Amino acid sequence: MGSETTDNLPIIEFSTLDIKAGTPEWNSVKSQVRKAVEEYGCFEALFEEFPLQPPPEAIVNALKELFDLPLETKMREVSQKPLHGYCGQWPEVPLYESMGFEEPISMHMVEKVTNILWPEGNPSFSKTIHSFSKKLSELDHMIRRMVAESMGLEKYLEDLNNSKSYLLRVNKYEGPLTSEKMVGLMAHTDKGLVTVLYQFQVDGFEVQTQEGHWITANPSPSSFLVVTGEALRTWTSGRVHAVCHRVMMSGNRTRYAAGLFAVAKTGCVITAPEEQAGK
Ligand SMILES: O=C(O)CCC(=O)C(=O)O
Ligand SMILES: [Fe+2]
Repeated sequence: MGSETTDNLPIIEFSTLDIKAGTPEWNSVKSQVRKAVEEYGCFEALFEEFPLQPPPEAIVNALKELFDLPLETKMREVSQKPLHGYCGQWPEVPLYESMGFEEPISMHMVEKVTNILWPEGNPSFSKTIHSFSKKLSELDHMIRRMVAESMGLEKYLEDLNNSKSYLLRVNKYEGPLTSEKMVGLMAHTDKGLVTVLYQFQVDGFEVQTQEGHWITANPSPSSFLVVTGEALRTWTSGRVHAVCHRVMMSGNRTRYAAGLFAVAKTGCVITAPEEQAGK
């Protein structure tokens, strides 16, 4: 395990979530994205016109409302599928709790979970989760397209888009009440294509460089963290780095974060299209 350094994550400036493909801005951002995903497998996407609507305060309030529910209520949403539904109360990571929402771009799918947690309904919660997920998916879409174009794989992009589904995970980490760092979430790589993450103010997300050093991300409130996963490494024949990352916590502040995971649809296996095509 490597030591700490003063290395920083690449920061890529985006004007909006609506950069038009083929414009000079698109091409400039695209080449920075390519470099960042090859070298780090992670970067901070900083927005001039911050696209979060509802605003972060409204989202974090919705997350507090969710995690403040009694444990037995949250446990109604435990899933057989790994990392779906409610996760928490794990002895190895006692600070961690999370809730997953499958296909959160569909209001109907979000409402299914909301109605289990609040049988009397909670339309404003569903609306917040749904519109937040839609924003995150716009960035995911743009990143995947930029990666495909910059690696000459655009003719395979539609197939890839048809093979993916989304999972939103919202996470809560208690402050450990120590000045020493404690593991919030153990080191891992994401198994999917791309993860777009937003952290609500409290730092703790760390990524490991290819040299083995750990870097702490401290994104601005107008930034998302973009993480590339193993399925994208496979799809690009190893050109994209699947970065090892973890959450480390200290102090007494509770950390909230939310990530949209673009993963392989059930029954779909993501392989390298170029290799299949016999290149
Ligand atoms: O909560 C975070 O900041 C990161 C979570 C994460 O890496 C994951 O759920 O895969
Ligand atoms: Fe992760």
